[in-house]
Amino acid sequence: MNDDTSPVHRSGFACLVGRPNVGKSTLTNALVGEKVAIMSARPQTTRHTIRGIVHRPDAQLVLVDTPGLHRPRTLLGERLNDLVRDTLSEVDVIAFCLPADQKIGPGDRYIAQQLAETVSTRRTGSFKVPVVAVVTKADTVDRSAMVDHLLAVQELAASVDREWADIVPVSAKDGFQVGELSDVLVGHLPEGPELYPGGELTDEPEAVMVAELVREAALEGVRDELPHSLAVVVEEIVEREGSGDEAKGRPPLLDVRVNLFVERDSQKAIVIGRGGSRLRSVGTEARRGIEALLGSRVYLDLHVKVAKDWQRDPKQLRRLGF
Ligand SMILES: Nc1nc2c(ncn2[C@@H]2O[C@H](COP(=O)(O)OP(=O)(O)OP(=O)(O)O)[C@@H](O)[C@H]2O)c(=O)[nH]1
Repeated sequence: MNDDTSPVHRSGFACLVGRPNVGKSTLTNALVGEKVAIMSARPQTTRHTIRGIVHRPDAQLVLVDTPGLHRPRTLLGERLNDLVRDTLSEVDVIAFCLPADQKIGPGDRYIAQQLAETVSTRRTGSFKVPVVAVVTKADTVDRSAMVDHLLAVQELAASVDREWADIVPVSAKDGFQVGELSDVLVGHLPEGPELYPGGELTDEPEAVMVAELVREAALEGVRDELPHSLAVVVEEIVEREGSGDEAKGRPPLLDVRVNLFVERDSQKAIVIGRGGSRLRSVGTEARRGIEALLGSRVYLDLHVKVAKDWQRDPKQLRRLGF
Protein backbone atom coordinates (compact mmCIF):
# COMPACT_ATOMS: atom_id res chain seq x y z
CA MET A 1 0.00 0.00 0.00
CA ASN A 2 2.64 2.45 1.04
CA ASP A 3 5.94 2.67 -0.78
CA ASP A 4 9.06 4.60 0.10
CA THR A 5 7.81 7.77 -1.53
CA SER A 6 4.76 8.05 0.73
CA PRO A 7 5.88 7.52 4.31
CA VAL A 8 3.22 6.39 6.71
CA HIS A 9 1.75 9.02 9.00
CA ARG A 10 0.18 7.76 12.19
CA SER A 11 -2.11 9.49 14.62
CA GLY A 12 -4.11 8.60 17.65
CA PHE A 13 -4.57 8.69 21.38
CA ALA A 14 -2.56 7.34 24.27
CA CYS A 15 -3.30 7.35 27.94
CA LEU A 16 -0.79 7.18 30.78
CA VAL A 17 -2.07 5.25 33.78
CA GLY A 18 -0.53 4.33 37.09
CA ARG A 19 -0.72 5.03 40.79
CA PRO A 20 -0.29 8.60 42.01
CA ASN A 21 3.23 9.92 42.01
CA VAL A 22 4.68 7.37 39.61
CA GLY A 23 5.85 10.09 37.24
CA LYS A 24 3.01 10.39 34.72
CA SER A 25 3.03 14.19 34.48
CA THR A 26 6.79 14.44 34.31
CA LEU A 27 6.87 11.81 31.60
CA THR A 28 4.12 13.56 29.66
CA ASN A 29 6.15 16.73 29.68
CA ALA A 30 9.28 14.87 28.61
CA LEU A 31 7.44 13.18 25.73
CA VAL A 32 5.81 16.37 24.59
CA GLY A 33 9.10 18.28 24.84
CA GLU A 34 9.10 21.91 23.93
CA LYS A 35 5.51 21.72 22.78
CA VAL A 36 4.63 21.77 26.44
CA ALA A 37 3.74 25.42 25.96
CA ILE A 38 0.45 24.34 24.49
CA MET A 39 -0.54 23.03 27.89
CA SER A 40 -1.53 26.54 28.84
CA ALA A 41 -4.08 26.44 26.06
CA ARG A 42 -5.34 22.98 26.71
CA PRO A 43 -9.04 22.67 26.17
CA GLN A 44 -11.25 21.80 29.06
CA THR A 45 -12.64 18.84 27.28
CA THR A 46 -14.37 16.15 29.12
CA ARG A 47 -12.93 12.84 29.92
CA HIS A 48 -10.47 13.32 27.11
CA THR A 49 -8.64 16.18 28.68
CA ILE A 50 -5.59 16.59 26.54
CA ARG A 51 -2.38 16.71 28.49
CA GLY A 52 -0.14 17.22 25.53
CA ILE A 53 0.52 16.41 21.92
CA VAL A 54 3.62 14.64 20.69
CA HIS A 55 4.05 16.19 17.28
CA ARG A 56 6.55 14.48 14.98
CA PRO A 57 7.02 14.45 11.21
CA ASP A 58 5.76 10.87 11.05
CA ALA A 59 3.08 10.93 13.73
CA GLN A 60 0.85 12.80 16.07
CA LEU A 61 0.30 11.22 19.45
CA VAL A 62 -2.34 12.85 21.61
CA LEU A 63 -1.85 12.15 25.31
CA VAL A 64 -5.12 12.17 27.17
CA ASP A 65 -5.82 12.16 30.84
CA THR A 66 -8.14 10.04 32.92
CA PRO A 67 -9.28 10.86 36.44
CA GLY A 68 -7.10 7.95 37.54
CA LEU A 69 -7.92 4.39 38.32
CA HIS A 70 -8.58 3.75 41.96
CA ARG A 71 -10.46 1.37 44.14
CA PRO A 72 -14.10 2.44 44.18
CA ARG A 73 -15.38 3.14 47.68
CA THR A 74 -18.61 4.81 46.74
CA LEU A 75 -21.16 4.60 44.02
CA LEU A 76 -19.73 7.78 42.56
CA GLY A 77 -16.34 6.15 42.60
CA GLU A 78 -17.75 3.24 40.66
CA ARG A 79 -19.28 5.52 38.12
CA LEU A 80 -16.03 7.38 37.79
CA ASN A 81 -14.25 4.12 37.22
CA ASP A 82 -16.76 3.27 34.50
CA LEU A 83 -15.79 6.46 32.78
CA VAL A 84 -12.14 5.63 33.17
CA ARG A 85 -12.81 2.27 31.60
CA ASP A 86 -14.63 3.90 28.68
CA THR A 87 -11.68 6.17 28.11
CA LEU A 88 -9.24 3.32 28.32
CA SER A 89 -11.04 1.23 25.77
CA GLU A 90 -11.21 4.16 23.39
CA VAL A 91 -7.52 5.02 23.19
CA ASP A 92 -5.09 3.34 20.82
CA VAL A 93 -2.43 2.49 23.35
CA ILE A 94 -2.06 2.59 27.12
CA ALA A 95 1.19 3.28 28.95
CA PHE A 96 1.13 1.72 32.42
CA CYS A 97 3.72 3.48 34.58
CA LEU A 98 5.52 1.40 37.19
CA PRO A 99 8.33 3.29 38.95
CA ALA A 100 11.67 1.52 39.26
CA ASP A 101 12.21 2.72 42.80
CA GLN A 102 9.12 1.05 44.24
CA LYS A 103 8.17 -2.59 44.48
CA ILE A 104 5.09 -3.72 42.60
CA GLY A 105 2.28 -3.39 45.13
CA PRO A 106 -1.45 -3.94 45.57
CA GLY A 107 -2.22 -0.65 43.80
CA ASP A 108 -0.35 -1.80 40.70
CA ARG A 109 -2.01 -5.20 40.82
CA TYR A 110 -5.42 -3.56 41.06
CA ILE A 111 -4.73 -1.49 37.95
CA ALA A 112 -3.36 -4.50 36.07
CA GLN A 113 -6.52 -6.40 36.94
CA GLN A 114 -8.70 -3.52 35.78
CA LEU A 115 -6.81 -3.33 32.51
CA ALA A 116 -7.15 -7.05 32.01
CA GLU A 117 -10.91 -6.85 32.58
CA THR A 118 -11.49 -3.61 30.73
CA VAL A 119 -9.47 -3.58 27.61
CA SER A 120 -9.48 -7.26 26.77
CA THR A 121 -12.00 -9.38 25.02
CA ARG A 122 -10.15 -12.61 25.36
CA ARG A 123 -9.62 -14.53 28.53
CA THR A 124 -5.89 -14.80 28.13
CA GLY A 125 -3.17 -13.38 25.95
CA SER A 126 -2.69 -9.82 24.88
CA PHE A 127 -4.78 -6.83 25.88
CA LYS A 128 -7.25 -5.61 23.26
CA VAL A 129 -5.85 -2.14 23.58
CA PRO A 130 -2.09 -2.65 23.70
CA VAL A 131 -0.61 -1.92 27.11
CA VAL A 132 3.01 -0.86 27.26
CA ALA A 133 4.63 -1.31 30.66
CA VAL A 134 6.75 1.76 31.31
CA VAL A 135 9.31 1.51 34.07
CA THR A 136 9.62 5.12 35.12
CA LYS A 137 12.38 6.78 37.16
CA ALA A 138 14.99 4.40 35.72
CA ASP A 139 17.69 6.77 36.98
CA THR A 140 16.92 5.89 40.60
CA VAL A 141 18.16 2.29 40.52
CA ASP A 142 21.28 0.42 39.44
CA ARG A 143 21.41 -2.24 36.77
CA SER A 144 20.78 -5.24 38.95
CA ALA A 145 17.83 -3.66 40.71
CA MET A 146 16.44 -2.77 37.27
CA VAL A 147 16.74 -6.38 36.15
CA ASP A 148 14.82 -7.53 39.23
CA HIS A 149 12.18 -4.90 38.66
CA LEU A 150 11.74 -5.88 35.00
CA LEU A 151 11.16 -9.47 36.08
CA ALA A 152 8.55 -8.36 38.58
CA VAL A 153 6.86 -6.28 35.88
CA GLN A 154 6.79 -9.29 33.62
CA GLU A 155 5.25 -11.38 36.39
CA LEU A 156 2.59 -8.73 36.95
CA ALA A 157 1.28 -9.30 33.42
CA ALA A 158 1.47 -13.06 33.87
CA SER A 159 -0.55 -12.78 37.09
CA VAL A 160 -3.50 -11.46 35.08
CA ASP A 161 -2.88 -13.82 32.15
CA ARG A 162 -1.80 -11.07 29.83
CA GLU A 163 1.30 -9.92 28.04
CA TRP A 164 2.63 -6.40 27.79
CA ALA A 165 2.91 -5.11 24.26
CA ASP A 166 6.37 -3.85 25.28
CA ILE A 167 8.34 -3.04 28.38
CA VAL A 168 10.28 0.22 28.25
CA PRO A 169 12.42 1.63 31.06
CA VAL A 170 12.66 5.43 30.92
CA SER A 171 13.85 8.36 32.93
CA ALA A 172 12.01 11.59 32.40
CA LYS A 173 14.61 13.25 34.57
CA ASP A 174 17.62 12.62 32.36
CA GLY A 175 15.80 11.81 29.12
CA PHE A 176 16.90 8.17 29.06
CA GLN A 177 14.85 6.27 26.44
CA VAL A 178 12.15 8.93 26.17
CA GLY A 179 12.59 8.91 22.38
CA GLU A 180 12.33 5.12 22.33
CA LEU A 181 9.12 5.22 24.31
CA SER A 182 7.72 7.74 21.87
CA ASP A 183 8.62 5.37 18.98
CA VAL A 184 7.01 2.42 20.73
CA LEU A 185 3.77 4.29 21.45
CA VAL A 186 3.60 5.69 17.93
CA GLY A 187 4.12 2.16 16.60
CA HIS A 188 0.75 1.22 18.09
CA LEU A 189 -1.18 4.03 16.41
CA PRO A 190 -3.23 3.52 13.28
CA GLU A 191 -2.34 5.30 10.08
CA GLY A 192 -4.04 8.65 9.93
CA PRO A 193 -3.66 12.37 9.35
CA GLU A 194 -2.76 14.98 11.95
CA LEU A 195 -5.63 15.40 14.36
CA TYR A 196 -4.40 18.83 15.35
CA PRO A 197 -2.76 20.54 12.40
CA GLY A 198 0.64 21.85 13.39
CA GLY A 199 0.32 20.24 16.80
CA GLU A 200 -1.31 23.37 18.14
CA LEU A 201 -4.46 23.71 20.12
CA THR A 202 -5.73 26.88 18.61
CA ASP A 203 -7.85 28.39 21.34
CA GLU A 204 -7.06 31.90 22.37
CA PRO A 205 -6.32 32.07 26.08
CA GLU A 206 -9.27 34.39 26.60
CA ALA A 207 -11.66 32.03 24.86
CA VAL A 208 -10.33 29.16 26.93
CA MET A 209 -11.06 31.01 30.14
CA VAL A 210 -14.50 32.07 28.98
CA ALA A 211 -15.23 28.45 28.08
CA GLU A 212 -14.01 27.35 31.49
CA LEU A 213 -16.32 29.82 33.25
CA VAL A 214 -19.31 28.63 31.25
CA ARG A 215 -18.39 25.00 31.83
CA GLU A 216 -18.07 25.51 35.58
CA ALA A 217 -21.45 27.23 35.75
CA ALA A 218 -23.07 24.56 33.58
CA LEU A 219 -21.76 21.73 35.74
CA GLU A 220 -22.70 23.36 39.03
CA GLY A 221 -25.00 21.00 40.91
CA VAL A 222 -25.17 18.43 38.12
CA ARG A 223 -21.56 17.34 38.09
CA ASP A 224 -22.50 13.76 38.94
CA GLU A 225 -24.93 13.55 36.07
CA LEU A 226 -22.69 14.82 33.32
CA PRO A 227 -19.21 14.97 34.68
CA HIS A 228 -17.32 14.27 31.50
CA SER A 229 -19.78 14.72 28.70
CA LEU A 230 -19.79 18.46 28.32
CA ALA A 231 -17.67 20.39 25.88
CA VAL A 232 -17.82 24.14 25.71
CA VAL A 233 -16.78 25.99 22.57
CA VAL A 234 -16.61 29.75 22.34
CA GLU A 235 -17.82 30.62 18.85
CA GLU A 236 -17.08 34.31 18.96
CA ILE A 237 -16.37 37.28 21.14
CA VAL A 238 -17.17 40.47 19.24
CA GLU A 239 -17.66 44.06 20.20
CA ARG A 240 -21.16 45.30 19.45
CA GLU A 241 -20.85 48.25 17.12
CA GLY A 242 -21.36 51.66 18.66
CA SER A 243 -21.98 50.19 22.09
CA GLY A 244 -19.13 51.85 23.92
CA ASP A 245 -18.45 55.47 24.59
CA GLU A 246 -14.87 56.12 25.53
CA ALA A 247 -15.47 59.80 26.28
CA LYS A 248 -18.05 58.89 28.88
CA GLY A 249 -15.93 55.99 30.15
CA ARG A 250 -18.54 53.54 29.01
CA PRO A 251 -17.01 50.18 28.07
CA PRO A 252 -18.31 48.49 24.93
CA LEU A 253 -20.76 45.62 25.04
CA LEU A 254 -19.28 42.31 23.98
CA ASP A 255 -21.38 39.69 22.28
CA VAL A 256 -20.13 36.32 23.46
CA ARG A 257 -21.55 33.34 21.61
CA VAL A 258 -20.94 29.96 23.20
CA ASN A 259 -21.98 26.42 22.28
CA LEU A 260 -22.32 23.71 24.87
CA PHE A 261 -22.03 20.21 23.46
CA VAL A 262 -23.47 17.21 25.22
CA GLU A 263 -23.70 13.63 24.01
CA ARG A 264 -27.35 12.84 24.58
CA ASP A 265 -30.77 14.47 24.54
CA SER A 266 -31.21 13.59 28.22
CA GLN A 267 -28.09 15.58 29.05
CA LYS A 268 -29.32 18.49 27.00
CA ALA A 269 -32.49 18.50 29.11
CA ILE A 270 -30.41 18.57 32.29
CA VAL A 271 -28.37 21.55 31.13
CA ILE A 272 -31.40 23.52 29.96
CA GLY A 273 -33.68 22.70 32.87
CA ARG A 274 -37.43 23.08 33.07
CA GLY A 275 -38.56 25.83 30.71
CA GLY A 276 -34.97 26.90 30.24
CA SER A 277 -34.67 27.99 33.86
CA ARG A 278 -31.39 26.29 34.54
CA LEU A 279 -29.70 27.58 31.41
CA ARG A 280 -30.76 31.11 32.36
CA SER A 281 -29.07 30.88 35.73
CA VAL A 282 -26.01 29.26 34.17
CA GLY A 283 -25.88 32.26 31.85
CA THR A 284 -26.24 34.78 34.65
CA GLU A 285 -23.57 33.10 36.73
CA ALA A 286 -21.12 32.71 33.84
CA ARG A 287 -21.74 36.25 32.59
CA ARG A 288 -20.69 37.70 35.92
CA GLY A 289 -17.39 35.87 35.73
CA ILE A 290 -16.83 36.77 32.09
CA GLU A 291 -17.52 40.45 32.69
CA ALA A 292 -14.98 40.43 35.51
CA LEU A 293 -12.50 38.60 33.30
CA LEU A 294 -12.86 40.80 30.24
CA GLY A 295 -13.56 44.05 32.07
CA SER A 296 -16.51 44.73 29.87
CA ARG A 297 -20.24 44.41 29.70
CA VAL A 298 -21.20 41.12 28.15
CA TYR A 299 -24.20 39.77 26.31
CA LEU A 300 -23.87 36.02 26.66
CA ASP A 301 -25.61 33.83 24.14
CA LEU A 302 -25.64 30.14 25.10
CA HIS A 303 -26.69 27.28 22.84
CA VAL A 304 -26.91 23.65 23.90
CA LYS A 305 -26.35 21.05 21.20
CA VAL A 306 -26.14 17.31 21.03
CA ALA A 307 -23.02 16.01 19.32
CA LYS A 308 -23.16 12.26 19.46
CA ASP A 309 -19.92 10.48 20.27
CA TRP A 310 -18.05 13.63 19.54
CA GLN A 311 -15.18 12.59 21.74
CA ARG A 312 -14.11 9.83 19.41
CA ASP A 313 -14.63 11.44 16.09
CA PRO A 314 -11.64 13.44 14.86
CA LYS A 315 -13.80 15.37 12.42
CA GLN A 316 -16.20 16.40 15.16
CA LEU A 317 -13.32 17.21 17.47
CA ARG A 318 -11.83 19.52 14.90
CA ARG A 319 -15.17 21.14 14.32
CA LEU A 320 -15.38 21.68 18.04
CA GLY A 321 -12.05 23.41 17.93
CA PHE A 322 -9.95 20.72 19.58
N1 LIG B 1 14.35 10.55 39.81
C1 LIG B 1 13.27 10.72 39.07
N2 LIG B 1 12.18 11.30 39.61
C2 LIG B 1 11.09 11.47 38.83
C3 LIG B 1 11.06 11.06 37.47
N3 LIG B 1 9.84 11.33 36.98
C4 LIG B 1 9.14 11.91 37.97
N4 LIG B 1 9.89 12.01 39.09
C5 LIG B 1 9.47 12.57 40.39
O1 LIG B 1 8.40 11.81 40.92
C6 LIG B 1 7.45 12.64 41.54
C7 LIG B 1 6.06 12.40 40.97
O2 LIG B 1 6.07 12.76 39.62
P1 LIG B 1 4.73 13.19 38.85
O3 LIG B 1 5.10 13.32 37.41
O4 LIG B 1 4.08 14.33 39.50
O5 LIG B 1 3.84 11.89 39.09
P2 LIG B 1 2.33 11.64 38.63
O6 LIG B 1 2.23 10.19 38.36
O7 LIG B 1 1.94 12.56 37.54
O8 LIG B 1 1.55 11.97 39.93
P3 LIG B 1 -0.04 12.27 40.09
O9 LIG B 1 -0.28 13.57 39.43
O10 LIG B 1 -0.19 12.31 41.58
O11 LIG B 1 -0.76 11.13 39.47
C8 LIG B 1 7.95 14.06 41.36
O12 LIG B 1 8.61 14.43 42.53
C9 LIG B 1 8.91 13.95 40.21
O13 LIG B 1 9.94 14.91 40.28
C10 LIG B 1 12.25 10.44 36.93
O14 LIG B 1 12.33 10.04 35.77
N5 LIG B 1 13.30 10.30 37.78
